[in-house]
Amino acid sequence: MNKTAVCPFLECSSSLKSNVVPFGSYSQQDTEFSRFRGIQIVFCATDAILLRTKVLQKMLANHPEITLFEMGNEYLCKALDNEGIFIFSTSLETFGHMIHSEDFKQGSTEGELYELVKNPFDWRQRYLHPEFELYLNGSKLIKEPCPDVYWFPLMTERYCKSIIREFETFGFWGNGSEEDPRNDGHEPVPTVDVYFTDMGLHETWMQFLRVILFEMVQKVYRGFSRGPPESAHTFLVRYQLGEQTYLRSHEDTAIYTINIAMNPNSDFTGAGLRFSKSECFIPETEMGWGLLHPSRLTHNHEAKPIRSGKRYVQVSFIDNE
Ligand SMILES: O=C(O)CCC(=O)C(=O)O
Ligand SMILES: [Fe+2]
Repeated sequence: MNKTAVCPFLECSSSLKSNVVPFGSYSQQDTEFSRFRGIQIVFCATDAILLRTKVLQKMLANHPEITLFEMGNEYLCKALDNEGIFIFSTSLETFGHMIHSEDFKQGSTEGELYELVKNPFDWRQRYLHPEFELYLNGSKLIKEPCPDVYWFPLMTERYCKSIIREFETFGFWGNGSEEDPRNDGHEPVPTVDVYFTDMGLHETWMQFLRVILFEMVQKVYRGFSRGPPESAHTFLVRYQLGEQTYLRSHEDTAIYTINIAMNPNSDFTGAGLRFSKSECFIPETEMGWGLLHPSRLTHNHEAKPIRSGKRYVQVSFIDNE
């Protein structure tokens, strides 16, 4: 493109916003324009404009009252307009997309974990297992290691590592005793854990359960008439020697449970999940894979002791009220 001012066309994954203001529009929201593919002259562009140096130099010379650093998008667009210079926006190639960066969690190396509601596209790319969709659409067969217990890839390794890092940095683990002051009856047998509510991740994970996991719930428990989850208690459990090594037999206070293995089997020995009624034992699972099982009445279970290392699982008791 031999033009004086060019910019990429960037859409926002979760709204109709883009980085350009088309002619005849006063905002960055224009559905018609969003569907446009090609090169278009735009009224204004934000964040990424490529200008010929001589034009920029001329503009700065004409407006000595302002430095390049102070020059906002609106100012720049108006100045270009005054000079009779058009801004050409192209969507002929994919240049990426815009994100909502307001309220991004500060002070954490894992801030992206909190972004599912605001930047769902990026969140899914980073954290949802790439094969989940294949199991959901039937291209791959969902495993059923015990009756009504379903097993499938759910989260990426990146998710598991980020959660562990974030929770270990937080560092306030429940002591796993009956006297745990945080436990208001949500956990029938307390574990050494950190609650998602205490990390500010409850709403993010509720969104995950409602929008992503619920599709799988509807698929494997066909005819389940209840809608998306209304409540859930979610927590990260840690097993290690000298702390908690196993979980005695219990039923979860929930209609159903998702239990995600968060670290590789090579990190520990022992463990395994046993469902009492069906006398069915799952000796090992896989990092990022989820075990989805009914809770109340039928699926009493226990976690066998680890003999070495550390084991982490992320558990949600779904519709636990
Ligand atoms: O360790 C496990 O895999 C089971 C955890 C569990 O059953 C629970 O937290 O309720
Ligand atoms: Fe449980």
